[in-house]
Amino acid sequence: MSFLLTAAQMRANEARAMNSGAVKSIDLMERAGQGVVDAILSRWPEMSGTSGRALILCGPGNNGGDGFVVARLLHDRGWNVDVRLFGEIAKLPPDARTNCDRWLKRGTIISWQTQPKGWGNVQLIDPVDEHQTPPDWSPVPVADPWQYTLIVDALFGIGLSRPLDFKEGFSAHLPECDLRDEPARPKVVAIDIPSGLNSDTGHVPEDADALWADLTVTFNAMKPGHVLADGPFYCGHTVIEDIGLKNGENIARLIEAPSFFLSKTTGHKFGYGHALILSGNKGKCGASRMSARAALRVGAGLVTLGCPEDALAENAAHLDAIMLEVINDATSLTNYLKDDRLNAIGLGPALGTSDREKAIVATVLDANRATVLDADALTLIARNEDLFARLHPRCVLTPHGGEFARLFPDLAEDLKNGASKIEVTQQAAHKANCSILLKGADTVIASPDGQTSVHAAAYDRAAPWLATAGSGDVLSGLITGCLARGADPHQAAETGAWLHTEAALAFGPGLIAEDLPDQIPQVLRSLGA
Ligand SMILES: NC(=O)C1=CN([C@@H]2O[C@H](COP(=O)(O)OP(=O)(O)OC[C@H]3O[C@@H](n4cnc5c(N)ncnc54)[C@H](OP(=O)(O)O)[C@@H]3O)[C@@H](O)[C@H]2O)[C@@H](O)CC1
Ligand SMILES: Nc1ncnc2c1ncn2[C@@H]1O[C@H](COP(=O)(O)OP(=O)(O)O)[C@@H](O)[C@H]1O
Ligand SMILES: [K+]
Repeated sequence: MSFLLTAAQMRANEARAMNSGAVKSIDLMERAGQGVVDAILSRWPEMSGTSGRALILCGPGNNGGDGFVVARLLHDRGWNVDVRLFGEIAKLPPDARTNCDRWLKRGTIISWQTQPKGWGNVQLIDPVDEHQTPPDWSPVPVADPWQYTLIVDALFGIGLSRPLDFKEGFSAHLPECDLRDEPARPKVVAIDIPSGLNSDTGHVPEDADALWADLTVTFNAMKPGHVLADGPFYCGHTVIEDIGLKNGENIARLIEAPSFFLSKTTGHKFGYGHALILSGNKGKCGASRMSARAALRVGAGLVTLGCPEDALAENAAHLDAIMLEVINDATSLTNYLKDDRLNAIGLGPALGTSDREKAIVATVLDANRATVLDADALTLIARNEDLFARLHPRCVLTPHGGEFARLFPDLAEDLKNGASKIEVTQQAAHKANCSILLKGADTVIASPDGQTSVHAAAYDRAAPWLATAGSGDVLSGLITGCLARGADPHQAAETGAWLHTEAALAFGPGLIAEDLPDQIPQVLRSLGA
């Protein structure tokens, strides 16, 4: 199992190792630099056969120190290496200074500004429009990045303490980002995290600079910034190099497999639970049918779709294995829920937001069953404090960003202003007293007991075809199905999120929401379920 560590947690790990005398910090820096070189050569084996030309951009802290190690190791392999330092040698922290001195025995350092200020033939960089009057600062003269085989970003790592200022011209040292797919350009490698990207949030402020990379090499564990928000875009591909630090506290676990056992072994269908999915009115039942199908596919023993009488014929025309029950209002729902074998309820997709549905949501919450609330159910909860107050720890809320903003406007504002998606989801779970799954390519799940997980549909799990109408309805059904089977709310949300992406990856391009439930058998087979 993998965990995500904040910058503070990573520093605590380092401090613990130092205090125990297990390792010296200079050795950690050597391992970090060696790890970066190993990762580069493993990603591009052709670079190990021959030496090339490298530009190492070093910053004023220990990230820069790692950069000096990489410069030395590449030089020792016969590479032609240029090193540029943003900062002053005299102010480097001790280990970075030691490695700077070691480098200076082999080569020189080009300071950040080597030429008189002025425009000259300096390359203009975003967001400066070349047709505009030049601003009153002088851009940094840069060498043509295209002359290098490799560019290493060792400017700022987990010590980034403020947004990167465009006027320092950091990104002018890299080829333009929109030429990222051009095969002949230099490869760009970020040490620990691309400079400018916040390692705790994955956020780059709109008016700030950030470097991008083909490969990001981090140490011991991924940081939230590698998987949240803009992180995967800037990181390119992220690998972890073990530098021998023991992990202590973490902020979240990374979902890499289902946390709930999905095989069926022995037993009766009721042993796998009975899920009730509530449908909206005639003509608006497709969403709940997809949800119900997902619940059945993930292995709930029985699934019933509860719908108003006027929607019965439409639903009956589409359903076979899924049972139908007329549920016109809160009273009929109360009667139906007398059957306590109904152990999981899913509602919200195209449910409606009138008084009828409001009463239905209240009845569901008062029934105290394992419950997934999505879409219209979330809108109703956001509008009605009395519904919000009824939420309990057996509920899972599955908002997308807009629904989250309606439910938790203050937290959504914090998120917009750069707060960590992990922290705002944790706060939401605490406020609502139930599990929250905040959707996105970076899905965060937090529960009131403090459990927190991230599912990243990123890197080799990027699943952009999930951005299709109704895919969230299927997710709510997958979670409801897992709840019916006996998963706890956090496990069900984790497992649903993982299966959802896995089904999308198994189907591939052209995916529409209807395809997702029918992809689940293949995913279950691949798990040996
Ligand atoms: N276990 C570990 O932790 C290990 C860590 N290791 C490595 O150390 C890295 C962390 O090193 P670090 O703590 O020295 O911070 P780092 O990222 O170099 O930046 C700090 C410097 O940048 C400056 N600065 C910040 N923002 C700025 C801005 N916007 N614009 C301009 N300047 C800015 C800041 O200035 P200040 O805020 O003090 O004014 C300070 O001078 C880590 O990422 C990894 O690579 C490995 O060697 C082995 C194990
Ligand atoms: N680019 C993407 N990459 C990965 N997952 C995505 C992406 N876009 C959307 N999703 C996922 O698809 C689902 C969409 O849900 P939602 O917005 O509620 O859609 P709908 O209401 O149409 O069902 C969420 O689970 C979300 O995490
Ligand atoms: K960096």
